[in-house]
Amino acid sequence: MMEFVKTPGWLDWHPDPSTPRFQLPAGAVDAHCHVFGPGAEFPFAAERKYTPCDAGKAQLFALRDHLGFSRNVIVQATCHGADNRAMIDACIASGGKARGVATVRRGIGDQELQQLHDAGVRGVRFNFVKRLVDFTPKDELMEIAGRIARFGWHVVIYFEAQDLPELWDFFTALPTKVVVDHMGRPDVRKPVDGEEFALFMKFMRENPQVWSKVSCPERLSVRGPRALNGEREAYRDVVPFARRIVEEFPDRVLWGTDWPHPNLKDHMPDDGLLVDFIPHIAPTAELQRKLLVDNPMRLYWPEEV
Ligand SMILES: O=C(O)c1cc(C(=O)O)oc(=O)c1
Repeated sequence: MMEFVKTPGWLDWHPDPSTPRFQLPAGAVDAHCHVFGPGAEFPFAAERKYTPCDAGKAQLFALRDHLGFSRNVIVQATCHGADNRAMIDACIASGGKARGVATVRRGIGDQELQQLHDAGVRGVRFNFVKRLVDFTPKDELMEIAGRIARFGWHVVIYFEAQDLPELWDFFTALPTKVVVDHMGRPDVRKPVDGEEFALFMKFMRENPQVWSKVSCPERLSVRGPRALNGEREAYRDVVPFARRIVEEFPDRVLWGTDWPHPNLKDHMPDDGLLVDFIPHIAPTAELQRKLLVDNPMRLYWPEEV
């Protein structure tokens, strides 16, 4: 059996999240979360940049029920490379309550893509965050995008705000819907009306196929306060950014917990308090329903809409 040693300083997921005060709408989807292993059953990939704690499907489903979500979208974590077995196992075990986003390599065949589809996969993830992955040539990614487009899947992209100018042409040439992870990681010390965030808003405005997850305030916040110890107005410096996206593009936003929160360095949020962040960025019942139910259902369970 493989024994894995966690990256030094690794923070494990919160053991005892509070019950959210914000009542999620019926049918809410946690549209960005991960499973890690467990490593003994689903070994972490040799090329990984970090070794996490175990965070398996049983714990994910328990959190889903505790917080009041109905469904999950499980996004392949980079610590598993292109070995999608842990994510697929969780999707299948969910009995239809989870769909997945995979990582695939250029050589994948249509039969394997079909198997992923049958297990619940509806997208692939392209990662451009240098601390998480080695570089994959863009022609390789474009080839994958062309292949998965035939299955009606979309591409999830993870990048940092300063890299958007260089990646813009590639992103806008993708033949599918494109879903941005964590708002393209804005630097929230900069003004919400500043050049950097304006470019992201322009990216969404000019490209109606682009969606954004308004997730990860715990990752983006500089000033906090942290979602801990009953704090229900957490991460105030992230609110103006997320709220602006939700209000301008209410039909193209998704929200997720990002559980089990890989690579956080200074604190591990209470997931119940993270849910209480939602009404600050989506202040009306209509915006909440679009963000948490209508949009993720259209993207991941279109046959039920
Ligand atoms: O910022 C991160 O460290 C991070 C990592 C991963 C992953 O390793 O897949 O996924 C995320 O959504 C965020």
